Amino acid sequence: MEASQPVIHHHPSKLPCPGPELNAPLQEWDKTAFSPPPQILPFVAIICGSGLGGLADLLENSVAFPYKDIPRFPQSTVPGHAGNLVFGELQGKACVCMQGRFHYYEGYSIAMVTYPVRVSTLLGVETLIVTNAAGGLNPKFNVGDIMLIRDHINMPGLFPCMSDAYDADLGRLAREVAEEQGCSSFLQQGVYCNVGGPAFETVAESKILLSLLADAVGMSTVPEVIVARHHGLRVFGLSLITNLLDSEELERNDEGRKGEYCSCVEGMMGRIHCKQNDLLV
Ligand SMILES: O=P(O)(O)O[C@H]1O[C@H](CO)[C@@H](O)[C@H]1O
Ligand code: HPA
Repeated sequence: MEASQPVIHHHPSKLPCPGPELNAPLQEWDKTAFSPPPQILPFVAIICGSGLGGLADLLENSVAFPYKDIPRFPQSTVPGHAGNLVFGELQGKACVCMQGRFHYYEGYSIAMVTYPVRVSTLLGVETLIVTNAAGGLNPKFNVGDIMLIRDHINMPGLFPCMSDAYDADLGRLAREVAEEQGCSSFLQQGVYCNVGGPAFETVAESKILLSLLADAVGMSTVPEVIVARHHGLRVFGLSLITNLLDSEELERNDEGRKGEYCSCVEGMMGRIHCKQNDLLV
C-alpha cells in the first residue's frame, strides 16, 4: 500500500539560540578538517541507540569515519556504541548514521552530547531519526515492544517550544510501515522520559515517573531532539523496550526485536524524501 501524501509544514525555530555555551563547540567546527564523501549528501541522520548500531550495517555504499578521526567529536565510552559516523544509503536514500551516541552520564556536557546533531545540520540533514533502548513503565508494555515516541518529559527544560517535537506525519507513516511489516501487534506509542542515569530507576522512582504519565524511560534522546527542533529538523523517534520497571526483579532482553526494529527504520527511510526535492512523505 502506498503512503498517503500529507503536506509537511516545516517550522524552523524563530527563537534565539539557547546560549553561547551550547553553540560554542559548533563555532569551532572545522569543515576543512573533515570531508564527508561528496557522492553522499545525507538528508536524514539516524542516531543508533544502545545495542542498535547494527542499523548502520544495513547501509549500502557506506563510508565509516571513526569518531576519533573527526576533529572535536566526542568519543563513545559506553558498550554497544561503536563510535563511527557512517555515511551511506538506506532504501536508496542518502543518510548518515551515528553508530554510537553520547550520554550526559558519560561526563559530557549537553553541548557535547548534542554536538553531532548540530554538525548534521551543517551537512544538510533535514530529518532526525532517534532510536534508543528504554525501560518500560506502562503496565501494558512487554519486553521487545517498539514504542513510537509521541512526546517526552524533560524536567530541567530548555527552549525552544517543544509542544510539537515529534512529527505527527512521520508518526502516521511509522504506523503504516509497522502494519505492512507485521509489527503492529507490538508497536506501542508513548511518552519517553529522560533521566540522568547511569543507574536504573528504583521502584519508587518508577512509580513517580508512571504517575507523571511517562510510558518509557531512558538516559538519552531528549537533548538531541531539542537541538534538532531548534534547528528546524523534523524528528521521529523509536524506543526498543529492553526491560520493564514494574517489578522488583529486572528482566532485561537487549536482543528482543532488534531485527524488526531495524526493519521499521529501514521502511521509514524508504518513505522519507528529500525536502529540497519537494518530495515529502
Ligand atoms: O539511550 P540509549 O543510548 O539507547 O541507551 C540506553 O541504554 C543504556 C542503559 O543500558 C542507557 O544509556 C540508556 O539511555
Ligand atoms: N532506565 C533507564 N534507562 C534505560 C532503561 C531503564 O530501565 N533501560 C534501558 N535504558
